[in-house]
Amino acid sequence: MKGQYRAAANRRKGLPVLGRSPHGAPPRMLTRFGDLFQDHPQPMWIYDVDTLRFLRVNAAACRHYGYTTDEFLHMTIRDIRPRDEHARLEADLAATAGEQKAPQSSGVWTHLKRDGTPIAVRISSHAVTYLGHRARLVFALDVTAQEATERALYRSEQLYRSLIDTMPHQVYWKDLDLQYVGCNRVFAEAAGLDDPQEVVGKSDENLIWRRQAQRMAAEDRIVVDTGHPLLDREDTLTGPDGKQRRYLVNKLPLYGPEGAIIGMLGTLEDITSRRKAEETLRLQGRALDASVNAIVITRQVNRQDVIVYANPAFARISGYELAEVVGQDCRFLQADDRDQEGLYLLRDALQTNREATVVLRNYRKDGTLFWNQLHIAPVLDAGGKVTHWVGVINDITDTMRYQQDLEHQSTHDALTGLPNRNLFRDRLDQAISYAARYRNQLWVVVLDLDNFKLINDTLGHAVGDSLLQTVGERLRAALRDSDTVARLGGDEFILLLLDQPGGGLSQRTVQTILEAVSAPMRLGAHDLALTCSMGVAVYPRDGETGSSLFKHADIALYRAKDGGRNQLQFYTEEMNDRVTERTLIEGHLRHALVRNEFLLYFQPRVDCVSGEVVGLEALLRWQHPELGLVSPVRFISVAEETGRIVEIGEWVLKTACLQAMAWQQAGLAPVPVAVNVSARQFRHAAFVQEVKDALEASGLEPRYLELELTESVMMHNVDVVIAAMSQLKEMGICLSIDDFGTGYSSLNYLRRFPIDYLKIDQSFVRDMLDDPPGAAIVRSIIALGHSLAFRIIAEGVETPEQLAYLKEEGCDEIQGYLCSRPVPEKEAAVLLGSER
Ligand SMILES: Nc1nc2c(ncn2[C@@H]2O[C@H](COP(=O)(O)O[C@H]3[C@@H](O)[C@H](n4cnc5c(=O)[nH]c(N)nc54)O[C@@H]3COP(=O)(O)O)[C@@H](O)[C@H]2O)c(=O)[nH]1
Repeated sequence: MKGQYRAAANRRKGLPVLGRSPHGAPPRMLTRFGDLFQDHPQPMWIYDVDTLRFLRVNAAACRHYGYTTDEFLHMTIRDIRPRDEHARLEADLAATAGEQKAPQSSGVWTHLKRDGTPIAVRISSHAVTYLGHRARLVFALDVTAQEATERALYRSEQLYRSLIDTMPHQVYWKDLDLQYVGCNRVFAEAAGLDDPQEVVGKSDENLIWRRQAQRMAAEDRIVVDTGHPLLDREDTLTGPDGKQRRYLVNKLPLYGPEGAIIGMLGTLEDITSRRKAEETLRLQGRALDASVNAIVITRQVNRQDVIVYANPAFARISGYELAEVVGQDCRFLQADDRDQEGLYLLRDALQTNREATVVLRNYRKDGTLFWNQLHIAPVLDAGGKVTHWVGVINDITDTMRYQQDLEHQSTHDALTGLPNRNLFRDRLDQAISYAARYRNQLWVVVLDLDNFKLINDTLGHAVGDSLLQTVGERLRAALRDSDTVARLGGDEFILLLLDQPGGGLSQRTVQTILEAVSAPMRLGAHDLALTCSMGVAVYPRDGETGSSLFKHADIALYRAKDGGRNQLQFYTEEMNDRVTERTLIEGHLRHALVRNEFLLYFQPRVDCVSGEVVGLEALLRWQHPELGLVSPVRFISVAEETGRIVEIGEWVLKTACLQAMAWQQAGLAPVPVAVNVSARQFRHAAFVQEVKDALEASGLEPRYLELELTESVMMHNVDVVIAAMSQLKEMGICLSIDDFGTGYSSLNYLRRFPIDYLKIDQSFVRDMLDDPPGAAIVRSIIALGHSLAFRIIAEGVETPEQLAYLKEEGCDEIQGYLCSRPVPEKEAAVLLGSER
């Protein structure tokens, strides 16, 4: 009854009652249950809730776990669990203890088989009373395989999710209604969503690019309707920041297991940065292409900097095409010209990874030189290591040429190409340093062409220039390379001669120089023969500095010229005295006029036939309180050089006119007075006016004034000279050419000038009786002068023999000591008085 009651109670509680009947024999129902239990394919057991010992196990449990029934019955339910599950078991037991609950599942547990193999088991149990024990009937469903599948599935899903999420591009997929089914994290972020799940069920109209939704949907529709993918299309869409961004869009149809299209998969790759970078690269590439400078990029390969890129300007500048130079070391640009300072600097910069700018001599493909102002800069990788070098080639050939031209111009004479004064001084200073160290001598020779000015004035500047060029070339060819020939200006050259063989300036060297100058030369239609004067100063005897050698050679040159030209003069101490005197004269001359120190002497001119005085030449004298009566020979040239001759000449003109007038007023024979006019004075713009003023001031009739001009007066600005002469002639003044024969005027040329007299220079008269060629010259001048209707006056006639010869040759007048020396005004008056 008690058992029936308990069974009934258990049934009411929903708990099965297991075990024997109170009488010990299993009821029929229990036997049936026992069979069911024993034969059930699923492992089952009953354990004692208090002791946790197995009270009964079925065959499936024994099979599955590998234990025998007997072994089970000696074990507790702890023994089939790994240690790390024990705590969970205790907790679960504590939670279910005391309660006779309905059947319940307690989840999946890890059990161990007899051989230690773990299995996943889903446990469900009922509280039962078994053979008087508080017990639980346990159903153990092995879910190991299912768990593994689920785990694998889970892992695969996770993997797929993380794959999609780690993709840098936006990925999304839609159903056939074009509603989003899913997306990756990048897409969610772009759409402004916190979680990819939020996209599910949305359409483009619900997302931030809603304005472009229609267009996008239209595209999507085509893909799902036609099944044609849309690949690699670029589009501009609104980005997560609301700004327009550039995307590479791909849309593909999604197929279900049955092969039907179930939606579409889209990817959006944000290519904004890439396109910008490409644009930047394109611009930079264009800049490289358009650059006027050549740009070369090199990379180090086997310790050589080989070219990996060169822009079009490189081909233009160097003549090499890109294909010819790629893979080559830039070194080929220097050809064999390796000893360059720029290359050393370049090497240093390359070794120390520095930027540098150097100037190199490079050679084009055709071998011509170009100057390369090269700037190099290293290119570093992310780790700061130099991977490449960029070289910017600036062709500065024109600039260098210009600089060289400027340098050449500043150191060379433009006409002859010879070194100029500056360069000569440099070389002289260097030569002096060298000579001082090795106790050598050196020679400075200043060379001046005789009568060059006349040639220049008569034959024109073009001929004069050619002459100077020819002389320059000849001098350069005549001397050794170690010597220097320079042009100082005008017709003045200067030579620096080093280490003369034999220790002195040899006759041979002098001869070579003289021949270089005097060898006949044909310039255009003109055959010319030149001579030159030379002044020499020797280091260290005549000076230890460039300046002193210069100065002393110059002094020697003046002496050579004074001595009758075509000479070479070595500098001597005495010459310096002359310079000192010149300086002295120049100083005193400044005050001579205001101190009234000038006076005029007069020398008569006598008619060869009648012997009468037919004129007087006014000759300037300077009565200096300390120097005494100074000859014009000492001061006229100084006055001409300093320009003081203009005011002095004006004084002579006025004084001579006043004197002539005074003599006439005194009743003396009225004869013309001749006044010497220097070239500088005649060229003075106011000269004709000064003559008028002198005549007016004195009241002298113009026919009593004669002007003596030297040949050089007439050789400069011929037309201006003729005009001035014509004015003077119109006034009634007589004109004569003084010192005729010493200059370079041809008789043919003289025809153009309104001249009355030719005065044969006294040097011809002096020598004519001893020198047949001199006599021939005098004869020719007289004959030709007459043929041009000039009257001929012979100067410096000192002897009756000279007079006789001149008379015989038909000379018209003479002047000279034979008749009278130049005399002061009072004595001249006596001469005129005797004429009366
Ligand atoms: N521009 C000016 N030049 C002038 C002026 N006064 C003179 N001069 C020039 O100075 C040079 C020297 O002149 P000077 O010392 O007066 O010599 C003159 C005569 O004294 C000299 N002479 C005359 N006869 C003889 C002679 O028989 N033998 C000889 N040995 N000398 C003689 O000749 C000079 C005259 O030369 P020129 O003028 O060529 O007729 C001289 O060149 C003067 O021209 C002046 O005011 N202005």
